[in-house]
Amino acid sequence: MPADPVLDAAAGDQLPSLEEIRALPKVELHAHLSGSITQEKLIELLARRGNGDTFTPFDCRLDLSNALEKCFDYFAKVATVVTDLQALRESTLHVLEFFAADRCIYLELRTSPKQFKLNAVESDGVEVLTTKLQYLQAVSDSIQEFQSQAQARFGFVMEVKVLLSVDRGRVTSKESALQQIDDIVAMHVQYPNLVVGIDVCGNPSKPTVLPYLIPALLERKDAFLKLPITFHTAETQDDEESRLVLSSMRELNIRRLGHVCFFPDECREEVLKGGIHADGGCVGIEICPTSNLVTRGLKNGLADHHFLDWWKKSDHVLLSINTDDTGLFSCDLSSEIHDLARAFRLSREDLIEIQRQALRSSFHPEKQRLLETFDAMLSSSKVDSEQAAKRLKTVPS
Ligand SMILES: CNc1ncnc2c1ncn2[C@@H]1O[C@H](COP(=O)(O)O)[C@@H](O)[C@H]1O
Repeated sequence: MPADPVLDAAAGDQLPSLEEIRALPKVELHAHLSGSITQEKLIELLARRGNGDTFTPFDCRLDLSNALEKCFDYFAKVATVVTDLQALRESTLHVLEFFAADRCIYLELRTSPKQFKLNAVESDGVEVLTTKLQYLQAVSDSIQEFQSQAQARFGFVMEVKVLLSVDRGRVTSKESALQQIDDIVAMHVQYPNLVVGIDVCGNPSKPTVLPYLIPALLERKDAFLKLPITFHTAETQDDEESRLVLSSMRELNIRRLGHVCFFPDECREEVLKGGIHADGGCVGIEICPTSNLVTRGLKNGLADHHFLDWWKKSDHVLLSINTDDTGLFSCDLSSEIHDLARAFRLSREDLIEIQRQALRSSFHPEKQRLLETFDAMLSSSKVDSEQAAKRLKTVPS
């Protein structure tokens, strides 16, 4: 393999530089809409509202104490800012532009559909709310607006699909879990080309998965044949829950697992062994480096991340590197990939392989076409890198 002059010049060894990673086409499979709004954007939205409410920017990597609590306080704060469909449209557009500017070619954006209060009150005194379908319509409008300008602004059109999230933190009974699931299934019927899967997320300290969520999902299992699931798993230690998620994967068409920070060894070995799904499909593992570092409280940094438990361990697993919440974690897709590459000495080829694995584990219905787009953009990024290297060589020292 010929040496890569840009890479060598940047790092002095085979470690790709942040700039080189920025130039690569990339894939994001695990990004929550609200958590991906940058802190600057939140401050801007609040300032425009002008009611004196503000927000002090912070870097949650600097203090790992009570991390999960801080994360969920942050989401609660965002919910006080994105309180209507217009703010939702604007913040969605902002998130899409943020990822496209980082050369993300495919974004699988996840969000739990919400209802916003309208000022109107019905005659019986009941508050009028927007519908969850209007929420999805607003997200869809923003995607269309973004894509209509993307070629001119970014030189390519980032593809975007949506996963609708079931929030375990809002589940209080099996019925309330069924309500969330049924709403999502109904929205998928309305937007079959946009909604490509279901995400199960929310505060992992809420013990709702065993008693309510899995039983509710099982009751609706036929719906997931067309709507695969990705499940936040073992973000905190709960071996019983991990085992239940694992044993439900086939029946519920759970194709990907998020985080898996505290996944028990025997569960991991079962996934690595393969045979989870009847069709022989692989299991996607969504790694979110900074998020995992913060919520696991890895004081020694990413070197202690569980990435190596999965990387190159099995042909039955497809890895992806993701951001989770770029706003909350003050990161972007390239910085996440770069941090992980530095921690584990990953080469450019490794990173390209991971992007391909991410595409293969995505819920996009036309993976082959996306892989071809990826390859085409990869060759042009190589040309760009070589041209940059030539320019570097001609710069007088
Ligand atoms: C830190 N790791 C995480 N673990 C679990 N759930 C998370 C999460 N990060 C985000 N969310 C989920 O995504 C919601 C925000 O986006 P949306 O309002 O849906 O767009 C959060 O309220 C939480 O339910």
